Amino acid sequence: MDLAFVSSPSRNTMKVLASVGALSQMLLTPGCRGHKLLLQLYFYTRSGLANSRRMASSSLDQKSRIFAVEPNIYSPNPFYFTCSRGPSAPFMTPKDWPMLDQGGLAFSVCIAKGARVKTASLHKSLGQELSQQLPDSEILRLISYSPENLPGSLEKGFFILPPHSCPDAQKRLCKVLMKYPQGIQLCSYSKGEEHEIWQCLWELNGGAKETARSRVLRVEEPVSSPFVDSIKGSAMFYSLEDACDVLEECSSVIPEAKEVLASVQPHRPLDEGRFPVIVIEGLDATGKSTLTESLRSHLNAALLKSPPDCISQWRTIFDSESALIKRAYYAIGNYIGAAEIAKASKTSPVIVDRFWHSTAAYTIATEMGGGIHNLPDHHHDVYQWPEDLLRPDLVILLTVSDEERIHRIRKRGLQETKEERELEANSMFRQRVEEAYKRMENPACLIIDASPPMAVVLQEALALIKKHCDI
Ligand SMILES: Nc1ncnc2c1ncn2[C@@H]1O[C@H](COP(=O)(O)OP(=O)(O)OP(=O)(O)O)[C@@H](O)[C@H]1O
Ligand SMILES: Nc1ccn([C@H]2C[C@H](O)[C@@H](COP(=O)(O)O)O2)c(=O)n1
Repeated sequence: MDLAFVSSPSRNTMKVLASVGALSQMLLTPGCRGHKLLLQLYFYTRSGLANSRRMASSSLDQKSRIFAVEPNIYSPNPFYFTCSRGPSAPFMTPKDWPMLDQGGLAFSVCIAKGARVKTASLHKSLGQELSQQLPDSEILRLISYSPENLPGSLEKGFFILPPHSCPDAQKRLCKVLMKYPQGIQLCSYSKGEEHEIWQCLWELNGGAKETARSRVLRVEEPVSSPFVDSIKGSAMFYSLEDACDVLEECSSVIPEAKEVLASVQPHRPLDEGRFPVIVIEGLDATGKSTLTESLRSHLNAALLKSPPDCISQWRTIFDSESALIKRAYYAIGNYIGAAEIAKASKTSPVIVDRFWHSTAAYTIATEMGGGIHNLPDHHHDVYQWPEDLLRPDLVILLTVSDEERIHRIRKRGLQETKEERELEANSMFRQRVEEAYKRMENPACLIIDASPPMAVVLQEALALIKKHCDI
């Protein structure tokens, strides 16, 4: 399927063009009104169509891309679409696309693939700016890709749904995007008279100019989710080298990255030591610190955490970076922690507060939207332990009800992190994190219901340790 453009516009086409084009004219010529605007629109539409033909053989002369939008209030599953004029193609109607059912416009913003760290940082800052400039709009994650070359062609971006009460959304959006002259593709989506959906491509060179348009087609959900491919290429690291590459790439702009890299041990311990290594995992305020401290004193064990103390001073810096850099920091933290664990396990059992499973579960839950049915299937690669990372003997996952966990967060009274606030506000995110933990393999998590009093939770943990570890 090739991207196609309208060559001889029907009356309806002209109307759609006019309604969308009007916005651009208003942008380009502030103060323009009435007949003058109509005349301008007419000439503009003609030249826009000529441009469309030119565009068809230039920047858009590529195999048709598929757009995927993360699950949202209108759609519990990601939805997929493309653009074409194939004669038998099933065009999308606002019924298929409920966000346009009431009219109005939607927008996609795609960031062209470039250097990994730069592109991820651009994605992050653009996302933040869009949220600031369009506070009432729904800003969803979008990826676009060519089905023939999914990982290689994958580009990230946003799908923006302004409220009907925000007629200047496009103007505000363009104002943000004009600051990024290259590598950003803006498309708008509107309903046509026959209930078809039109995609209009905009050029943002000094002003907003519509350059091409095509009908939107429905695409079936692919067997392998591009969102999962996107995780593997952008925020999950299954080897130390992979994560170090990212911090090396960003070390010229984030000097702390050099400090983190300097803490990495050249020799990677995998199964050194004699005493068992027990990891305690769970959502915030499920009682990990409380239990790890009790286990430490009961087992006369060493207590370690990931990220380890030697790099935790830079944690807030990396937390504020793109997902790529943030998760590279946590991934490396696990490897630096592993060296400490291996050393400590030569002399005593080791209890670890969070390890690889946290890194993986939070990343998967953050990158995949919607309900737990959108998570990668059980036994998927993403749930496997990295081969070059020290493997614990036992991983215990603490679970408590949402109400109890939130009660504990409030009772604890410490300052809540952004993520804790999100976890508190977003029950679906909490469920995705917990379910991702439960799907981890080799080693899998053994679950303890941590709702009962602390002494009961401790006894259960000790019983599991006795059963599974040589203590
Ligand atoms: N079994 C329990 N019953 C009741 N309260 C508990 C229990 N375990 C821990 N708490 C209380 O819940 C709060 C959170 O516990 P804790 O700090 O151990 O959780 P955490 O999982 O380490 O949190 P975070 O990951 O955010 O650091 C604390 O105030 C703690 O005293
Ligand atoms: N090994 C680790 C430890 C922590 N994280 C991330 C996961 C969450 O984003 C956050 C939770 O940590 P807390 O606030 O409870 O200290 O840190 C990780 O990715 N890997």
